[in-house]
Amino acid sequence: MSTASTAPVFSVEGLWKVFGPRADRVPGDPDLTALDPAELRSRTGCTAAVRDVSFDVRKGEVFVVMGLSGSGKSTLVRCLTRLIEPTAGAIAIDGEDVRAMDGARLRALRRHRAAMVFQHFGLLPHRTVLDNVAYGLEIQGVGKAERRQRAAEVVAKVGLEGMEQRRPAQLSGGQRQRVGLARALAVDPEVLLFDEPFSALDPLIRRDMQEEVVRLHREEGRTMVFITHDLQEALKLGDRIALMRDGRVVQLGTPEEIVGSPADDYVRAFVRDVPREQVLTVRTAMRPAASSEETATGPAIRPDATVSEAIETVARAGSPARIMDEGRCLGVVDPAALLDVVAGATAADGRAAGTTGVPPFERGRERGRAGAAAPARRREPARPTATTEEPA
Ligand SMILES: Nc1ncnc2c1ncn2[C@@H]1O[C@H](COP(=O)(O)OP(=O)(O)OP(=O)(O)O)[C@@H](O)[C@H]1O
Repeated sequence: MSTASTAPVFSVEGLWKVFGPRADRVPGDPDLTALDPAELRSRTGCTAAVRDVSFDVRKGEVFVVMGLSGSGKSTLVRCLTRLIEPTAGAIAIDGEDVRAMDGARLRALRRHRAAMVFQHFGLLPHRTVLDNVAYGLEIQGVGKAERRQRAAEVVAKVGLEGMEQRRPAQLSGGQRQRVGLARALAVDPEVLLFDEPFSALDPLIRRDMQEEVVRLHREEGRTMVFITHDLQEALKLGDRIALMRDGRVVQLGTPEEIVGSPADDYVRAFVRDVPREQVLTVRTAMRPAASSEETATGPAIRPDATVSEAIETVARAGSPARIMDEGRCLGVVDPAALLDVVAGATAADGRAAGTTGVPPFERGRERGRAGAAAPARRREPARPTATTEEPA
């Protein structure tokens, strides 16, 4: 993989955002940073919305920031383009120091490089769909003919063809959200930042919009940062997920890592109701082939197939399945190991996959995959799994 494709788009190091009086004394004072949020508030009157957060957003990935209400998601993502001014830490976009940017550079960043799609779409009521979409280009000073043409292209791309001349009041919530999305896409930004864009939509429209995002990502490979408090949405959309609690990132990993190897009891409680077999891949349940016969016979499945798909294959064939990667047999899955995953036994006892749920030699590959420009295949839990209430 070339350096260009692996260089992060955003790189965040030791980021803090503290609200309140004399906020800047907090990050550097170990006595204060050791306090829990309630103690910090009562001692100083400050809220640490983002606490010492570090991560990279890789080119071409969908990076999801997930957490309960008040965990710091919006503050974190707004800090990326300094819509909220960070208190401490470093942020770079394509290696350029965001905290050192002057006003003009910042405006260019927000307009051209990292466009935000909001939950409340901020559409202009008296303008048509086409003119709303063209608005971002107008601000950039793009000429009328060109901006109308580009707007028409993205309007078609988000499935609003034929509605160009309507006004926002003549659209459904989902259609309005598509206009918001089209407006952000029209400026062709390097990164799209989504702040809970679909949380006001009803479940079916929300699902349509999620699929729209998946489709756009698959077609364009555009880097996306997506805030949500909905676990199911995070698992569906994210190549990697940063799970936040009280301003900290408590775990950053692929959906498979988060579900298969929760970092602590909080994450474990968060993902408790997820159907593991629909998120974890067969690598979780794989063992080495016991004989050359096992390497050569049995149905073949891809390494990124889910456990649920493997169960179907194994049940139909009545024999263990081989996990094949470019003609090479990586290992074998049998019914017992697959059922262990469903039962939640794998991560707990390490029987089939080591103690972490994803074999160590596969974890590096998983990261590589998430960082690649080609989007990952999506997993979609079939039953509702969102755990949006505070876990016990
Ligand atoms: N301007 C502000 N002044 C003081 N405290 C703030 C401010 N903005 C946010 N906070 C606090 O920072 C914390 C994180 O808020 P933030 O909005 O980032 O959370 P969130 O995870 O995005 O929540 P939600 O899902 O409800 O939008 C909360 O405790 C919030 O009350």
